[in-house]
Amino acid sequence: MGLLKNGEWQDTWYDTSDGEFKREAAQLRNWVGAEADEQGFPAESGRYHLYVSLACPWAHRTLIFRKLKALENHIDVSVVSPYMLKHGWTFDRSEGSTGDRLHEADYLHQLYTRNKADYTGRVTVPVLWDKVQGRIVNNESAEIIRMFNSAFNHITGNQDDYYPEALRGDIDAVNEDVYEHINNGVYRCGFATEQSAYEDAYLALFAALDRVEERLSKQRYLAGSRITEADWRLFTTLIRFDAVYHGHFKCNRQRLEDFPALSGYVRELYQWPGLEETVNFSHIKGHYYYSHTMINPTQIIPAGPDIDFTSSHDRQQMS
Ligand SMILES: N[C@@H](CCC(=O)N[C@@H](CS)C(=O)NCC(=O)O)C(=O)O
Repeated sequence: MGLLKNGEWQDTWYDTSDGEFKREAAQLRNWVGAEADEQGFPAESGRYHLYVSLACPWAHRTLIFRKLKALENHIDVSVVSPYMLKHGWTFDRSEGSTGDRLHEADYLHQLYTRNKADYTGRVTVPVLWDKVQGRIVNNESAEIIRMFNSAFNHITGNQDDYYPEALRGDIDAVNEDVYEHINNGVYRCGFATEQSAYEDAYLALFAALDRVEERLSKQRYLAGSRITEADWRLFTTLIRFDAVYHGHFKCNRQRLEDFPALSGYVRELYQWPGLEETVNFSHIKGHYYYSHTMINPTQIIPAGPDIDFTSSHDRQQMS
């Protein structure tokens, strides 16, 4: 685990000197198909390459949108190794990993310096790479999924809209709560180095889970009767919850399986056509338990839990 300083790789853990984990904002924020960027990053089949980790909940969002929006034949993917140690994300061809299918790089940080030789910052997945210009388009998952939602529609013919105009106010409000207290909230629990920082994050996390549980006990999806990006953004944290966050990150007031609405909801989304192919528990558990040696110095990867996400749920009855 580390970061780049003026293009040099440094093996250092997050700075949690005040006890709290603070996520660095993604720096590379260009937009495929935006009017001002039409010259720079036009939507074209085969032009862009997506770098992901199957373990990472942020990268998982982009893989889900690639699937939902029928982009698999238009945007290729490289999958990093699940184990993120002194070189950060690396490439190999072990089970489920692909190696760097574009550049044959050994380390993800080499792509960041290929993009900008003196880059300073964290080296994160996902990354959307432009093969024509040989540079990174964007490394912020929230923006990559918005591009995937609409920028390639004329190429794929897929018009499904997960950020519909009429629901944007509601989606944005839910996203903010879910991002702050759940998606990032589990990390704020797990990476805290002071008891009080952990407890604050833990209380905020479970208060937010109670809010989404309540909402989903009355309506089928977060923004009503229609599935939207807000649901997929929540899903990638929920699917990891009992396997990783409950134990490894100490998010243990209760399991996700103990929430009546959320446990059905996570199953409905898992059973969405094609979705299961984007979920890899061996990378998910392997990554967290083996990489975070200051939380789990033995690097033992737990065998359980044994949860059947293909079992039936009763969400069909909801409006
Ligand atoms: N804001 C980014 C966050 C991505 C992120 O933090 N990814 C993690 C993996 S789950 C990562 O690559 N961490 C490496 C690091 O922080 O050094 C996004 O949503 O795309």
